[in-house]
Amino acid sequence: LPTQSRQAPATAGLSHDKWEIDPSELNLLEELGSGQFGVVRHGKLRSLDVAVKMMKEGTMSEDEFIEEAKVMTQLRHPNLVQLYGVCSRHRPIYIVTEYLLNGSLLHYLRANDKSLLNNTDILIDMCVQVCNGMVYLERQKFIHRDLAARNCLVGIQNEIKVGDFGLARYVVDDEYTGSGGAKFPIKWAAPEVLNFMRFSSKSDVWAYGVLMWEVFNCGKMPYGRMKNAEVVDMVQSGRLLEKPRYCPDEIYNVMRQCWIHPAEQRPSFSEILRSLPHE
Ligand SMILES: CNC(=O)Nc1cc(-c2cccc(-n3cnc4cc(C(C)(C)C)ccc4c3=O)c2C)cn(C)c1=O
Repeated sequence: LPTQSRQAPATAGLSHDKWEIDPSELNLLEELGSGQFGVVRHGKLRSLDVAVKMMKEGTMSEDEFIEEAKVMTQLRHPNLVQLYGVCSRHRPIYIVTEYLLNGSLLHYLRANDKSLLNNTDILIDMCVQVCNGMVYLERQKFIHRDLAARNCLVGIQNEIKVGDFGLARYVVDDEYTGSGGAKFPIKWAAPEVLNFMRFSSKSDVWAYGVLMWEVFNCGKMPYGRMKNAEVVDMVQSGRLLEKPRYCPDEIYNVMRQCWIHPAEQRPSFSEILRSLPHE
């Protein structure tokens, strides 16, 4: 048998609660930006590049999250941003994840729109990678709740990973959690989410259709500058986002499948993957 690679697994040596990370082993580097929970910094966990979310007090239901972190560290897929663990023995708590070099997919699409616009192969490949990650989450019966290009990350060689899956459940901010709130992602929300807050893998499929539209429009805002109330009317009345200029018909047909009103009639992520051209 070939000798096992000497390289210990990335998360080897984490303390006895394997999801608990010893902060003395973390070196914090530059700030990457800030998200719903506050500042996120680049860091090193021994020699491993990591991103560290420093949870601003009062932004998260921390105890519930720490309980769930044990489940989330078990989720492992090449198209998911890996959760390495948490530092929960001090405040603010830290969430330590895999680090991706090229930041959010939304930023990447906008920064590279010239070279991406009519390169449908690259755009299709990005959608396939996100779909692969979502097929895995669907199989694990894990609902993302805020799938969008802004919540995906880009690594080296255009590798795309889905991030922050499931974290929406722990946000303490009525503006984000209530469907009437200014931060609620109305433009990615399925009708049953707008009307009843009914989240499912099929509501993730609706959001995935909007993400595909974002990719083929290189990061344009869906529904332009329409107000949330106008978007709700448009969605409820069955009007859809129109086909992006450089989008092949068969790809737009996949988007339209994602936007079928009855959730159970939408395809699953594994059906979507089969309908996308992939190796
Ligand atoms: C240059 N490379 C990089 O910048 N790489 C990276 C940047 C970020 C990063 C930086 C700042 C803010 C956020 N961010 C953004 N949106 C969020 C949304 C939510 C929900 C709950 C609303 C979904 C929760 C947390 C966040 C959040 O932490 C991220 C992901 C994370 N990772 C892993 C990187 O590799």
